[in-house]
Amino acid sequence: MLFSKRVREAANASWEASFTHPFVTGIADGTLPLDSFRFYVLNDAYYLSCFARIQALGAAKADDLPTVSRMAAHAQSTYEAELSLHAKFSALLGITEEEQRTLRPAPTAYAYTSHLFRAAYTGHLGDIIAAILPCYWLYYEIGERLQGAQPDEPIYREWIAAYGGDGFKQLVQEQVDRLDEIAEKVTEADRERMLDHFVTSSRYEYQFWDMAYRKEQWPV
Ligand SMILES: Cc1ncc(C[n+]2csc(CCO)c2C)c(N)n1
Repeated sequence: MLFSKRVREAANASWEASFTHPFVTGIADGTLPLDSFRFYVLNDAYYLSCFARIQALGAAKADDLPTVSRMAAHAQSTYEAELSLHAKFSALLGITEEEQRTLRPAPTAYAYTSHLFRAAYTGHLGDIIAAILPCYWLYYEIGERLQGAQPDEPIYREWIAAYGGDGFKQLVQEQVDRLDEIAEKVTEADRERMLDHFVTSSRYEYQFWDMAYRKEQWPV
């Protein structure tokens, strides 16, 4: 069985829980309160600024120059595609640069990015791809499921449009293929650790929706 299929199956419960989370279904039917979405945008901008650094660490840990270049291009595309989407949302939601700059990330945003940094700093490129792949792949599957949904809220329509396109599909497939190539070459112990990273990131993806939906705060 392809390694990508194995990890996808191992994480399936978290993925199914994401598909039916009220944050996700609320984007599709327009019932998600805008203040939850605003909370998501603020914490997601923090997440993405970490994510681009982790992709760049992947570039630094790659074995060959073409992969260095591709991972660096992925970091660049996070900056361009994701953050420009956020710039649009921030303007529509009245999020100021000052508010974004002084944001203290919510516990789940902090924990998820810390998990990614841990995988990236302690592991090799395979660990990094395994840890970051749910971010790409889950959003792609959600984008596909939400195609055709017509929420009244234009911001939610924009969000749906961003993740369903063919350009995004190619980026996801490239990372899936990279995961499978690396998994063929490494040891079973490496594969077990990579699987664990994928499952943990999938769990955090679910928690991220829940964090935003509930506007999670530090208890003290
Ligand atoms: C919590 C969270 N998880 C995944 C994404 C989506 N995402 C982040 S980076 C990237 C790949 C390059 O664009 C994708 C698809 C998000 N925005 N927030």
